[in-house]
Amino acid sequence: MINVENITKQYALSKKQRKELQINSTSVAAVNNVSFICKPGRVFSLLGPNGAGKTSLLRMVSTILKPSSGDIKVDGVSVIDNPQEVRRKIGFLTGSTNLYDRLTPGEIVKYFADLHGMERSLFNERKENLFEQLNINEFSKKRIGQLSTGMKQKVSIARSMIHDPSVVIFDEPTSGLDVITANSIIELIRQCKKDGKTVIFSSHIMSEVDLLCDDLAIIAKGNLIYNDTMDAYRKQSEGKSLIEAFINIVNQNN
Ligand SMILES: Nc1ncnc2c1ncn2[C@@H]1O[C@H](COP(=O)(O)OP(=O)(O)OP(=O)(O)O)[C@@H](O)[C@H]1O
Repeated sequence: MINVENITKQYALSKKQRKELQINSTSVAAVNNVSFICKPGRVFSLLGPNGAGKTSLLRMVSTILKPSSGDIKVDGVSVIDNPQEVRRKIGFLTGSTNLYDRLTPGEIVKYFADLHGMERSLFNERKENLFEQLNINEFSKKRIGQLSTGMKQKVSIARSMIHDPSVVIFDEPTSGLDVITANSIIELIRQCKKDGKTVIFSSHIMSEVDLLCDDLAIIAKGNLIYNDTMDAYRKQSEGKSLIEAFINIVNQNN
């Protein structure tokens, strides 16, 4: 379960940034007083135009970024009071993989399992399942530096899921991937849902949202402008495509 409670994020702007953006203000508001709930066993999708604040929000849920105000509880644990405990509960995946080029996929997941203090037998079982599910075995002994973007993305997923987190956060997980690799990630998200995990993901790909998501929130310019179930969203689309409905909601709130 994720409870986002009145979250605001303001980035301080340097002199150089103010000059580049041609503004006098010393900070920019990326997220404004946003609240929503993501439930276990359901997939929650975060949508919004470029620069809406999606990545900032997901980074605050995953404790990489500190909120300016408000709080987020992950399975009841506050990201402000106990970020370390929150980190144990979550798996976070972004488009930029940032893996060490000189290690193999096997070595990388072992390294992260050790950071989480996983027992060897549990680690072996989990690794076997993930590597099979994501088809990593065929390149598990190659160094990361020799792998393609999609292969790296799969390793990155295995790394963020190795400790069996109850909450998984995907920031544009399929961006730039071929349909086969993207599909294996979609299957993994489905499996997470079946396993009763809380899943939140951001995407610009409406067909993916349509396939996966149970609940959705739309943010624009840092504000929450829509939050309901996918069924309610489809109903209110009144025969329009999901993309048209999205554009209408964003334009109405501009
Ligand atoms: N480190 C930073 N310093 C200053 N402003 C930032 C910083 N990071 C993000 N922003 C600003 O905060 C706002 C929200 O950015 P964010 O990356 O969260 O949006 P997004 O919805 O993820 O966008 P996209 O879909 O393009 O990835 C934007 O106006 C962006 O310029």
